[in-house]
Amino acid sequence: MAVYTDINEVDLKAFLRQYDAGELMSYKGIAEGVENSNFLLHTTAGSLILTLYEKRVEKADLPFFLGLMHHLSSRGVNCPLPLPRHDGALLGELSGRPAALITFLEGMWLRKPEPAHCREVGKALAEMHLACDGFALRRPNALSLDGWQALWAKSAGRADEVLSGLREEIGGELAFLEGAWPKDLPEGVIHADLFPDNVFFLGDQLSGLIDFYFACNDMLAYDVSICLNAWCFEKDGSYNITKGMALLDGYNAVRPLSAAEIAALPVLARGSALRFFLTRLYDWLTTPEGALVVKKDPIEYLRKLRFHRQVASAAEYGLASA
Ligand SMILES: Nc1ncnc2c1ncn2[C@@H]1O[C@H](COP(=O)(O)OP(=O)(O)O)[C@@H](O)[C@H]1O
Ligand SMILES: N[C@@H](CCOP(=O)(O)O)C(=O)O
Repeated sequence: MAVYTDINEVDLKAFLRQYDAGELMSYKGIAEGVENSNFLLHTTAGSLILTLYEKRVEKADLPFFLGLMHHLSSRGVNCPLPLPRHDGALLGELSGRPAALITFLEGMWLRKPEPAHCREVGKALAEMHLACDGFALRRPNALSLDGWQALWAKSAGRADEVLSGLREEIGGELAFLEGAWPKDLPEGVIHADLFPDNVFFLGDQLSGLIDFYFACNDMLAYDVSICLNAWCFEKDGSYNITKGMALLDGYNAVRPLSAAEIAALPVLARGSALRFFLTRLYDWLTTPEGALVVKKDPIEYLRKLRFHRQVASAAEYGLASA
């Protein structure tokens, strides 16, 4: 359960008085997510999500994330909206953390996505990429090559405790990516964490996207590679080409990938697998025992990384034209 910071009712009621959000009826911590503390509130005005921003979220980046949700919503993307306080601010403070109240999005995330859902996700990702056009703020990706090096430096010394030989393998992978990372692909604002738990469905219909707290400016095709990693592998570690084909078809139907983006997919997928491996490894080694969060397995992403290493071309992901 991702609740790192506790709140008490007295402080919460005082916090709510700064908004036009009704009277508090009940609240509870949400047993999902790993980055921030989230609470579901019921007030006389309806349901709301309260988010307290934790370790990986820089306060200076919050205007980018909250502004992006407003921008996307105004362009027809169904995503939560931060509520303004009486003084107009979107951000407040609770229990010593930056905090925001955001609208509750109906739907639930899929534990077992099928190819048809992957197609919807591909479409929604491309629509989001197009809708981000014109968003005025910029945020460089703190978790790209430089960030990976810094993160790895914090874990490398203990990596072999998790799996023997890891230190050498990841060191080699980073060196490869330093040389092979694409430079001239189309860029824009990317979600950067569009995993199944951040996409809501009502029945088979995609109902909205949440969790924009890794969003940043980077290569659009990198976001596609993140989705291939997050949506198209089975529990046994195998890549499901039917899901990959559906996701890529869905994306291409809205924003066709260029030949250069297609050619770069295997390297981008290696990079995105490494990125999630590294954050998971760091959390694995540093999250204190007994913390109210379910730690995610870094080895799942090592396996994905190894898969991408032997991919010769994007055709192996299900791209008919590659
Ligand atoms: N706007 C929202 N509407 C409905 N549920 C939400 C909303 N935001 C978050 N949640 C719930 O909280 C969980 C964790 O949210 P998330 O933003 O993914 O947290 P984290 O940033 O910690 O990963 C989600 O899986 C969902 O159940
Ligand atoms: N998706 C990341 C972890 C970030 O958590 P989220 O709950 O914000 O999606 C991973 O799986 O490593």
